[in-house]
Amino acid sequence: MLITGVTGQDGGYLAERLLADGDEVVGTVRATGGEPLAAAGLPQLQGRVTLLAADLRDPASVKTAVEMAEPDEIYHLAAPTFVPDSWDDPTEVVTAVAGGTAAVLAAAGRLARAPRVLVAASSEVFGDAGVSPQSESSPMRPRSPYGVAKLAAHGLVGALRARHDRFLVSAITFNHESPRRPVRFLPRKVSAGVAAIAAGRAETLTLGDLSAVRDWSHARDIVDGMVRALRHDRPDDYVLASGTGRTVGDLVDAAFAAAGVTRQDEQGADRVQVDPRFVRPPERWPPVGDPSKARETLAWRPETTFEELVGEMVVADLARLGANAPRSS
Ligand SMILES: C[C@H]1O[C@H](OP(=O)(O)OP(=O)(O)OC[C@H]2O[C@@H](n3cnc4c(=O)[nH]c(N)nc43)[C@H](O)[C@@H]2O)[C@@H](O)[C@@H](O)C1=O
Repeated sequence: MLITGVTGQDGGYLAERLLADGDEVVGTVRATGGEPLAAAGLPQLQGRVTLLAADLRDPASVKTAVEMAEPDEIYHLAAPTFVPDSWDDPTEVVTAVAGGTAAVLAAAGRLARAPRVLVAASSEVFGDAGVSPQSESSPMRPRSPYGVAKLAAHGLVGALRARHDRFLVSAITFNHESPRRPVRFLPRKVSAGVAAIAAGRAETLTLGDLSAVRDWSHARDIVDGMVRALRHDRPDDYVLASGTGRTVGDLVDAAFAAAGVTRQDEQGADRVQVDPRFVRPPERWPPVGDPSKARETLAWRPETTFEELVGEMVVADLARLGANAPRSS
């Protein structure tokens, strides 16, 4: 099995899952020098995953990696993933996401035995969908360069599948998190920030729009949906989401509850502050997924609740700070 982006959040969980199933795992990283798995906080995968270098912006390197791995399955997860960055450098994100997906699909199609390929799309493809929750058949009108690039990747899967009758799957994944998520993304920023407050290392947490809505799942559950989709008897596209929308404020409150501290300080002031620098334009159609198809066709459902996810993240961040979790969590 080949995982592009094996050192990312999803790549790590997927590698662990496939290894536990007894599969051989090859993973791509941008450069194989140093210890990429240890540097990514995945020392447990060292020596168990074969690493190959591939740069999404260099189709020849992608082709070489695919040829060397000769996999039965490819999970194409590698991508730049922080949405605001895509406004600063649209060329980079379109080249890496759309061009990189085209390179993976083309290289896979040239192998003597064409592997099954899953491409990670994103709820960002929906944008101004005009409907919420969104399913596989909802209109896709992305509002960010990242969403446009992911829509191209999603479209490539559908076009090549129809034309060449190949086993290609697009996983339209909604937000998914874990203690391994980098701190730039909201849930980890919140869990790390609230843990720092609970440990007495910080007084406040500064965020953007507290009313923004997202559909959050655990990354482990999302990669389970990917495996089910790629091992099903027919190739198709699937929304992978919890189906429940929650606000940023809900997530913040869940994190404070998990840390066993109140959101108000002793003077009654809110420990959460808003900085316009982190506020994005509001969404008319909140990105909330309708996972009915994955539920019915793949018998997939997230195992981890929202409260369990936030609790796991807060406990992990408290441990990183050498602080204890409250007894109830
Ligand atoms: C499905 C999709 O999911 C992710 O993209 P994202 O939704 O942009 O993720 P995020 O965690 O950066 O923002 C979540 C929400 O939280 C709001 N928010 C408020 N205050 C802060 C704040 O202070 N920081 C951040 N980062 N967000 C904030 C922010 O405005 C947004 O409404 C990626 O995996 C992406 O690759 C992907 O495909």
